[in-house]
Amino acid sequence: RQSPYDLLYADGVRAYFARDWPRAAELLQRALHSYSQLREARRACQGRCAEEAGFAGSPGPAAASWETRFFDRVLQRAECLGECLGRRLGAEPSLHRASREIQEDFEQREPYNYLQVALFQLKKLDEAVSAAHTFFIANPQHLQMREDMEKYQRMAGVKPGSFRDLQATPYWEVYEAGVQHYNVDEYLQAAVKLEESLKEVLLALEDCRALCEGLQEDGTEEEMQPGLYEAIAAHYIQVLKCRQHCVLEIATKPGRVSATDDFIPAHFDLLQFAYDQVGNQALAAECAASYLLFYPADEMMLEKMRQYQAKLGERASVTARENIQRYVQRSLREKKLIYYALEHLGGTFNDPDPWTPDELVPESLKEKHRENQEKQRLKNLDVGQQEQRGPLTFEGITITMDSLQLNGSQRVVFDRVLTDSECKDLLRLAKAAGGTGDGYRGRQSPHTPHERFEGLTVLRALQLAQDGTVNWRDAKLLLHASEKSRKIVESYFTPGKRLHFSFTHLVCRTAVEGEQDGRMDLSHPVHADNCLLDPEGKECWREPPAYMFRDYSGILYLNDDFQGGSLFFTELDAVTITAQVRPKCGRLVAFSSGGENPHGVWAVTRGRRCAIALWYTLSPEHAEQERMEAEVLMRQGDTEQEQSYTDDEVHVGADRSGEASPEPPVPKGRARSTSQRRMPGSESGQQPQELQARDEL
Ligand SMILES: O=C(O)CCC(=O)C(=O)O
Ligand SMILES: [Fe+3]
Repeated sequence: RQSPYDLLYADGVRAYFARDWPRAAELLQRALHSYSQLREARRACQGRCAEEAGFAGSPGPAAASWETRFFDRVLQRAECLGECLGRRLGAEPSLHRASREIQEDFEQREPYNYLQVALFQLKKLDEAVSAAHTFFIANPQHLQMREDMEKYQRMAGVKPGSFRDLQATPYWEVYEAGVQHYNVDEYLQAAVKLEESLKEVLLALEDCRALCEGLQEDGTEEEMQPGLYEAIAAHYIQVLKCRQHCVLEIATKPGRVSATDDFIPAHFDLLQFAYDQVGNQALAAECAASYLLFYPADEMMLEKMRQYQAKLGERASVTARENIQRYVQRSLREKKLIYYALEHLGGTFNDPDPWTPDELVPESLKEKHRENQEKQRLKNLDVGQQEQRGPLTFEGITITMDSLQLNGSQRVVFDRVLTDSECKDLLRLAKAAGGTGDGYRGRQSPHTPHERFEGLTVLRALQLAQDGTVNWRDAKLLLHASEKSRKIVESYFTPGKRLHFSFTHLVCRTAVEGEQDGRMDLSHPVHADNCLLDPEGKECWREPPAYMFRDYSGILYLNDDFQGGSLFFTELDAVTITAQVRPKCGRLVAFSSGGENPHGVWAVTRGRRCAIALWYTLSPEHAEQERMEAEVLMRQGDTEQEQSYTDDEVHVGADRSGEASPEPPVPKGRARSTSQRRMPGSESGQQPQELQARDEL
């Protein structure tokens, strides 16, 4: 028989303040145990009663009204729950209803904080450390505990194995292991881990939802008691909202404030690519179809689906996973009910899912819905900015300077992103395109009369390649280099979240000869990339015409044989310089696009300065359309080229860094077409895909 956890906790804390350590430790441990028993019992009973009430229940006379039938079921279920819980807990379930504050304390792992002190006083070092660690995981900003943890780490007699998380959510470890494998192109291991994490995530989600039903928010101090139906409706909607919220709960790592966006769809995004890479097209297609349940209009995924259909043949019907279909349908049903209630009964709802289709939201709530989504996105971004950096995806790349060395926040300089020969090829591309005059004329710079300014987009580059004006491989290299940069920036700044292209161009600034004496202006005046800089007000306005949706900026430099032209960062006043970056081949500078990073470019006073300028967004609806067109062109072109290519185009595998190769290994980004044909012997040395497809059928 369990005592209620809130009473045990209260007694434990009392003993703690009385410095009665043995009693405090014992009571706190019992409180934690009771709490987890209660949750376990709720889960189990919820599950059992959902099943039972579904099958039992006499059908009743056919004439019984829906009301009778409905209440029959409801009462049965309530009875079942009460009985089940009572039996498991050995007490009236209502005894186990704790106040909101206490519940929150347990959710925040607060009892472990008291417990670790008590255990430490009792000289139970190993247990004290694991209690402290368990608390710290969920409260990384807790300064006192940070100090304590450091002390524990230095203490003789503390084993590394003592730093255990007693409330570990195992799927996070598995998920992160999966993403790590994915990032280093170990797709087989990635798929195994991600499947495992997906399974655990879905289970955890059901657990979380089961706990919603028992929940009755008290403390609505309304004078008027609502009527039966209002009360039922209000409670039901509350349960629905709680269930919907579970997705965020599951996707929030302990100790983090914000959830990983689109956690479940992200699994399919990753799995699709991983399966594709290991040659399992059937599973890749199934994952693509599952992803499309969330984003039915996602062009990239639709295109992949078409390719899979074509490869696998019409007969092989590709369908989404059944459990995910059910998941999405159930979620949509719940959302519909909630939105209906909002419209007619009022209230608020923060939809946790970015994928909720627009049609589902009633007209009158759309504006608010969009505002909420945007707010959520910005909040995530803010939180993301405080978080530590993710692991780097590519070997051979170095981090030359981080935010600290660059005297600001969300800034980084990478080197060796491109090889010298790649820079040469890209410069040749810029030059060749510059010669065409059409669409890419050396115009006067929009920023200064002393420079010419040329910009070439990826789509334009491929179009020029198609009609033979520029080298096909150089144009492809532009796509690859920008994708490689995207992956680097994503893994560094937004690990686990997808970063989309917003705009990319290859841009050269050339000093106009004879117009440089006494020049006072800049090549690019100080600005921020996603807001309007107001140096007087020391503010940055996130409003049109700024590209508000741009979240990260990157500039990949191609050369250094020019005078002037360094990039510099300033404070919001636009004059206090905080850091400078000298361009050179293969150097990528990246930073968040907001008011925290005003920047400009010194005048280019001799020669020509070329770079690939890149902007990224976290919001899929602002992803660049041109990019996808360019990728389609690239694939088409590849197919044509393949037929006419000769031996010298085939480079032998194993060269992952691309150092020695004239053509870099194809970056394996998610955006890349998955059906792109490979030449025998290229890259990873796999078989051509035609063969793989046949093997599978
Ligand atoms: O080329 C550079 O170094 C910076 C360019 C830039 O800030 C921009 O185009 O927004
Ligand atoms: Fe800029």
